[in-house]
Amino acid sequence: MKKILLISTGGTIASTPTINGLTPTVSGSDMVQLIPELEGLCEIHYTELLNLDSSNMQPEEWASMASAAFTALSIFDGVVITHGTDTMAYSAAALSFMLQHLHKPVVLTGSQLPIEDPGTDGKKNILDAFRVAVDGRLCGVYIVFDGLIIPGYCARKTCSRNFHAFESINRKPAGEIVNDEVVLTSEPEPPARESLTLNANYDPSVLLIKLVPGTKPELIEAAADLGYRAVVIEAFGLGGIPNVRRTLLPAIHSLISQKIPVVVTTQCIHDGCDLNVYDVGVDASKAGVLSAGTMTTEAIVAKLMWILGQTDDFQRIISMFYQDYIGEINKK
Ligand SMILES: NC(=O)C[C@H](N)C(=O)O
Repeated sequence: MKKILLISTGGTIASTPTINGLTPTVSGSDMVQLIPELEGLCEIHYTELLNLDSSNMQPEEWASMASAAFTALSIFDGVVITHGTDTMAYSAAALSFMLQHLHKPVVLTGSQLPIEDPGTDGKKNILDAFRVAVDGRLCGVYIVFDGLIIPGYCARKTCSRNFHAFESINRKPAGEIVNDEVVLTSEPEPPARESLTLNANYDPSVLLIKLVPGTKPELIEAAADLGYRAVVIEAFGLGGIPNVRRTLLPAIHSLISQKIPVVVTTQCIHDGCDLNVYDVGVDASKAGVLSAGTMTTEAIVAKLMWILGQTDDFQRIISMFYQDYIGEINKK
């Protein structure tokens, strides 16, 4: 029988009502006790790593999760991580960069209602996550939620209450759970030839700015004074950056000349950005911005924090940003 480690980190799934609102309190083993269908599926072991609302998850916690999963994978056949939904897409992206060449599944899940709530989605999500971990055909980091299996580098939380909380952005989901069976979208990639690596270094000095019509250029310039080492701009449509009146281009140019990379992505959920279509994109390209293509904001931020943890060489940061590590750039 396969051995799977459940790493619990908190989130709504583990929460109970308090006078201060929902707070994570329930342990991994107590959650599993509530799911009799897990009996006989695999041998379950437990690590209570954290008990946080995921709004409190920061890059330090990504590194703790990565190192706990890395240690576990030399012993266990897979890892299930229960996690709050609010920042799960960031954690999944970060773990995808920190843990490379996975030969086994690392599956994140959570819920919109606490596991002890009679209408909870948590029991089904945990059961489905274990099904994917036991199945073992998918090697890598995945989010399993409401029957969808989403690669960790392209997930986004798109609903704050609906059970169908996550979407696979610009990529097909890796599969689904249909009638209790794991059904994959396509033939899984063969496991990597290299051995699993843990590289949990990071630098959180990445600023994300969402443009509104009329954004002041001074906001962009302030990034350097505040010590940010990279800036991500969620621009309009295909990646349009204003180039008249409150033009942002001189401020962007100034950051780049200080060796602070500026990455442009889109505020649209689907289809990514393309800076070659409109002059508001072409001018941004000429100012030296990097284009995020079809990567999600969550993946861009996690990737940049991870890259900044490896190097401070500007050219190397750029080449690492455009390198495809796990399928985040080239559709796999
Ligand atoms: N559904 C959830 O898990 C939301 C919760 N606030 C969290 O992210 O921890």
